[in-house]
Amino acid sequence: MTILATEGLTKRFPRVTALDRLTVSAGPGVTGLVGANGAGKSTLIKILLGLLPPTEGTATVLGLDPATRALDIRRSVGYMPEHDCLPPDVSATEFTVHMAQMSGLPRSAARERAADTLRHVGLYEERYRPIGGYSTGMRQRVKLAQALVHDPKLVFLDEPTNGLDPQGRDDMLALIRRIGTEFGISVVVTSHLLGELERVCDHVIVIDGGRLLRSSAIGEFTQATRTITVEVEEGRQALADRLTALGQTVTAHGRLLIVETDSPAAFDVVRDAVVDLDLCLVRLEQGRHRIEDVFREEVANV
Ligand SMILES: Nc1ncnc2c1ncn2[C@@H]1O[C@H](COP(=O)(O)OP(=O)(O)OP(=O)(O)O)[C@@H](O)[C@H]1O
Repeated sequence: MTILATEGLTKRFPRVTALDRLTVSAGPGVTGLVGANGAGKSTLIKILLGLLPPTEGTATVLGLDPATRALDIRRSVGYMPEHDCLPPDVSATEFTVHMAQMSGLPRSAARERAADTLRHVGLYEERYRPIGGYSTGMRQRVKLAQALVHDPKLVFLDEPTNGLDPQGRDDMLALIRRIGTEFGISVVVTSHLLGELERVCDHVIVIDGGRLLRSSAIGEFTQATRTITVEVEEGRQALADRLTALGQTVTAHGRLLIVETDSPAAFDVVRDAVVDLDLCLVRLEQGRHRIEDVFREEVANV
């Protein structure tokens, strides 16, 4: 099943081409839309919601054309915009109930759905206070709640971790993962931080300067490499020397040692060396490509 698809999608503003013949598709689950600031992520979402007309090309969302079926799309799709757009004088409850009613729910159902949704996103007693006094994390949660309150099939989350501290970021990422898994709602989430999407996405679309760089399942980005990553508490140099003496090719990467190998037997060699040197092992794992590395290589090749 295809959740969204574009074909030759182009958006030209007077001074800049925000999307340049973008052809891409995504299925159900959590899809990351990644690109530097100005890559065209928000423009793509706005076109998919029918808020902006494309200059050329076509798009479908849940099988519907945003150019002609924008209202039907918005009935089944939630949108968490990037920028702050919340009224300061009303409470999260009042705002979310209002948004639920705007989507067509009767008042009593809207109240019930709003209460459930605010609880799901982690807003409790504070939901009765005016939004103007909320922290950035709480505001992001309200924006998320209003995107979910009408029980959509798909949500677009534009930079949901923006402005959050590390804990807030982790909480938001965990919530996004739950939306995709427990709630069964497909998610398209944008970020300029590749590393954070690695943790929550099933599929990643990378765009740069409005063009498609890559669209792949997350597993293809993070394939196993022919390396083993080792971390010890102390004695990193001694371990590197020992492994080198044993014929391994070892490089240091901050606190980590990267051992190049094709053979699973190298795990045993590392383990035995750690035991011989009486070191405390923190980590011993198969090296994997990081999504950042793939992105860096592909941008360099453009
Ligand atoms: N309404 C507009 N008028 C003119 N140019 C625009 C408009 N909206 C976006 N742009 C330009 O289009 C390009 C893509 O912008 P867009 O907001 O889609 O990028 P983005 O990937 O979402 O980045 P960011 O995270 O910084 O918003 C940028 O160069 C931006 O300046």
